[in-house]
Amino acid sequence: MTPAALPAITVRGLTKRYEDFSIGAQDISFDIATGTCAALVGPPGSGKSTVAGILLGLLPPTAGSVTLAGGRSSSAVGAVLAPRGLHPRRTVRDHLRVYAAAAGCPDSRVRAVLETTGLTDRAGTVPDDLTPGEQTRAALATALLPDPRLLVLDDPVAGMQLGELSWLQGFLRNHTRRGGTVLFTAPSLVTALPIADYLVVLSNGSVAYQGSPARLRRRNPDRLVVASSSSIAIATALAARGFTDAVIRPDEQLAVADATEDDIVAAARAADVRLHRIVPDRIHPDRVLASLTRAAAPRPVGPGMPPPASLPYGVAR
Ligand SMILES: Nc1ncnc2c1ncn2[C@@H]1O[C@H](COP(=O)(O)OP(=O)(O)OP(=O)(O)O)[C@@H](O)[C@H]1O
Repeated sequence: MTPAALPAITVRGLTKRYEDFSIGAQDISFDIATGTCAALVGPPGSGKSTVAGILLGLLPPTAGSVTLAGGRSSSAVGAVLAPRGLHPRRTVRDHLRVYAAAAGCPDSRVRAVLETTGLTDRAGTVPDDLTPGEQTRAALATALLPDPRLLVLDDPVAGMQLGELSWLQGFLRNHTRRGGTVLFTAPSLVTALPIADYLVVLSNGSVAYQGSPARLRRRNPDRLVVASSSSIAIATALAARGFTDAVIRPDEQLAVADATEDDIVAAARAADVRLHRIVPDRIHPDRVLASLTRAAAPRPVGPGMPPPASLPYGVAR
């Protein structure tokens, strides 16, 4: 494999047990291809910060390995952590100058990253007078000083206004277009989906899903919910027409993916079934995340207790 074809991040069998026996990560494996904007998504306590901390070399893993194709130097990896680590009494510009000097970057980089992050007008401001979104941008500006190719960002969306979000999206897209790679954490799919082109969903320290947002969407499609005199008869008639993704819900209504309303009406007519109503059921991303994470196995709580053998939702490739 050529260096460019190597994954920017390779994680294998990563496990982290804290001293109090909490499990931060449980046999996590994934690859993030170079040029990808990947999201590590999961509810609070699912292990995002643990994985990010190990990735950055801030935490030792109990088992497993992390390989960063470009190494871990600050010129190779730029990190934005929570809290953002801004000096309370320094202006943004002075903060950046201190870090630029430490990293051996010329003063021109300070001006460049202020401009990139849209903070030129706020350069004379101290952190307390910045909005949370501006604080994140200031932390990102710090990480960008040595122009690293890999960015690891802990919840960059938190506290950002709508305009800042579209800026962030554009910035990250541009970074990956230039051959850079991004791994960011997010507590919800709603915030991750507009930005990420690869997802690793964590649940209780294990991978509940990994793959493209499109494949996750295909696995959780919007449906039309059909109330009729016979769900089974319509399902059979739809299947005969090639629409096989229909499920009978607990309330006996039929939930159909792919088929249009016209297809359902035609199937009902052919099956001689009376239709009562057809209502769209759009799947909200938070519902998808809840379904991926709600059945997570309980954690071991004491010394010597074995970790759970497997979770109900395996890694889907
Ligand atoms: N220093 C620590 N000592 C003991 N347990 C910890 C420590 N850090 C994290 N944990 C535990 O590890 C698990 C994963 O936590 P982690 O902070 O990695 O999750 P997270 O998804 O980043 O959560 P959040 O979104 O709230 O930051 C949790 O059960 C947490 O209580």
